[in-house]
Amino acid sequence: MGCSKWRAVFNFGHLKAQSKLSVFLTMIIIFTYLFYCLSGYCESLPRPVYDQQTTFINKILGLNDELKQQKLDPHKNSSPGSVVRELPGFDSVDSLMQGNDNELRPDNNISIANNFGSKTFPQAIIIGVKKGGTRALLEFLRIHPDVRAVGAEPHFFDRFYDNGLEWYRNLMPRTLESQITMEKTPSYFVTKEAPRRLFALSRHTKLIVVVRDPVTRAVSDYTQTLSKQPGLPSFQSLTFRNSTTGLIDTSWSAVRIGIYAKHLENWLRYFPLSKFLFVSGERLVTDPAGEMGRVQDFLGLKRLVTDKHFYFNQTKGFPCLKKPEGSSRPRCLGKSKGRPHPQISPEVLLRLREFYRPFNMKFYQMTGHDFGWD
Ligand SMILES: Nc1ncnc2c1ncn2[C@@H]1O[C@H](COP(=O)(O)OS(=O)(=O)O)[C@@H](OP(=O)(O)O)[C@H]1O
Repeated sequence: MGCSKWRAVFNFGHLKAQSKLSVFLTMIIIFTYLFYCLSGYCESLPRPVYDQQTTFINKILGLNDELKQQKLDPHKNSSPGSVVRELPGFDSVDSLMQGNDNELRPDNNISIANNFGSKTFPQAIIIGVKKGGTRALLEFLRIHPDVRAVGAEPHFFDRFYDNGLEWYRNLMPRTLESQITMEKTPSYFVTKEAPRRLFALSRHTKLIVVVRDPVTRAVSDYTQTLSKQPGLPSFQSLTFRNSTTGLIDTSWSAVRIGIYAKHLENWLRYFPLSKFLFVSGERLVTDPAGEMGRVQDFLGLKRLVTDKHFYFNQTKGFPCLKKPEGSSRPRCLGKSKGRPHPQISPEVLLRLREFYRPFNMKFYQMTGHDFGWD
């Protein structure tokens, strides 16, 4: 009975041989596809590209530091890779932030579906410095159609090196031949092993360092820590090892990170100066288009990010992005960027400025660029 039913379904006797063949082939294709999907491979098939660049979708500014900490802290059995898996769209971490209307956040109703291209190791990395303006630079770069970048900080060359190169490559977005892959992890600049590890992977990687007056950078760093630990001792007490002698505590990371010449020396043992671009964190705020021009030249990109992309937001006190393509509103960085700094005694700041002066001079000499911090 069952057999005769099937015979009826597959009874092609009335069809010509040619038609039979095409029906047969069609069925083979359908069965193969069904088998493929049931085996779980459908997800890896190329999907339509709703937004070829996906840069707009990926715009995440000011990743919530606490959330980042929580997601990326290896001691909590997490990793950047797990962020990718846990959240719909790697870059949408910021969508969990509380924020004002102008915060840059992804449009969650559009899915990221760029499965074309391949995942490659970054050709350019923003290696530092913490609180220099690295997030702003990355997000401004992501407007460029030939740039694709990881939203969160991978921390591969400092925290997750043991996860292996394939783990790192897998974090990268897919890129087409014409596009470059980028990531930013500001702690690489001050990580002793980072240059050696990166050099072992590729000596051709372009390195971008966003630098900012080390004194304001230290205050910014302190402000960030204070926002997470309200009971933190004062800036003054952390700055000095001995307040009577005025000896600066260089073991405090907020101070140590600002000794740029020392960290750069470590990098120059592996990479020539020509591989570096030093971006002024100050100019990134006062003249974002100008600084972006230099960055695009360095990366060999057409100068497509220009002054028409920026406007100065008076409330935020920083440049923000005018309506990016496909978006209905302007976008500023999140609340964790551009926090008001606490008042620090002018004497403390002066002492710190004196401390940094020789290191700054050395840094200007090494880079051939006077950043005007003194
Ligand atoms: N356009 C724009 N909008 C907001 N903020 C801007 C912008 N450009 C540069 N900056 C400065 O970036 C500082 C934060 O630096 P980072 O992004 O490198 O910080 S982090 O290391 O990733 O935490 C941040 O430091 P604070 O002002 O101390 O919060 C800003 O001064």
